[in-house]
Amino acid sequence: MMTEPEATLDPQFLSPADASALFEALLSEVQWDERMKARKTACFGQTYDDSGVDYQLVPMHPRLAPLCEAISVRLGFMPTNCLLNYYESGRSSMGFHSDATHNLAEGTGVAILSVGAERCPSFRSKTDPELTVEYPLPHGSLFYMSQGTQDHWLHAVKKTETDDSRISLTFRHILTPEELAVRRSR
Ligand SMILES: O=C(O)CCC(=O)C(=O)O
Ligand SMILES: [Fe+2]
Repeated sequence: MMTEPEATLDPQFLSPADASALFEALLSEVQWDERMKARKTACFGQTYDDSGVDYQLVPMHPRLAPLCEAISVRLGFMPTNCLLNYYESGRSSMGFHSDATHNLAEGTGVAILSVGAERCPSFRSKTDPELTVEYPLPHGSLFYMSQGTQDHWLHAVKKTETDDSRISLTFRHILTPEELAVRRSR
């Protein structure tokens, strides 16, 4: 049993000034998808659809490509996808879930860059629901969770009392449809 998530945190991956510039740029330049009630989203790079039909590729946003480079240097994998979550205030949230892993390159996990208000994702053990761990994610921090963490833990971003907004940028190495077809045929 995992007694805590297999995760690392760099509290200052970006300087406060760079983190603020990124936050402002994303707010104004990204076209946010508002179909979800709990938060706004946007997706760049290799995308996928679980039905296996509607694969599409959206070019990386120019602000995100250099971040992918920096993450590949830091974490040893090159993200092919970035899913952004925009939490307008503490009333925006994400319920408990684990991230899909079937579409990730072997040995790679999920990296989360946080800008704006500090929020505290909660992890809850799948085998012992009493066991919870929280990670405060400050402005400019980079959090990384291994692929195996998804097997043992759920995570959520609970509501909290703040009017300040946060954007999380979640980076993954998602395989291409062709690579996934090869994996399925093995
Ligand atoms: O916003 C966060 O820190 C968590 C995002 C997340 O769990 C996800 O996009 O799957
Ligand atoms: Fe997640």
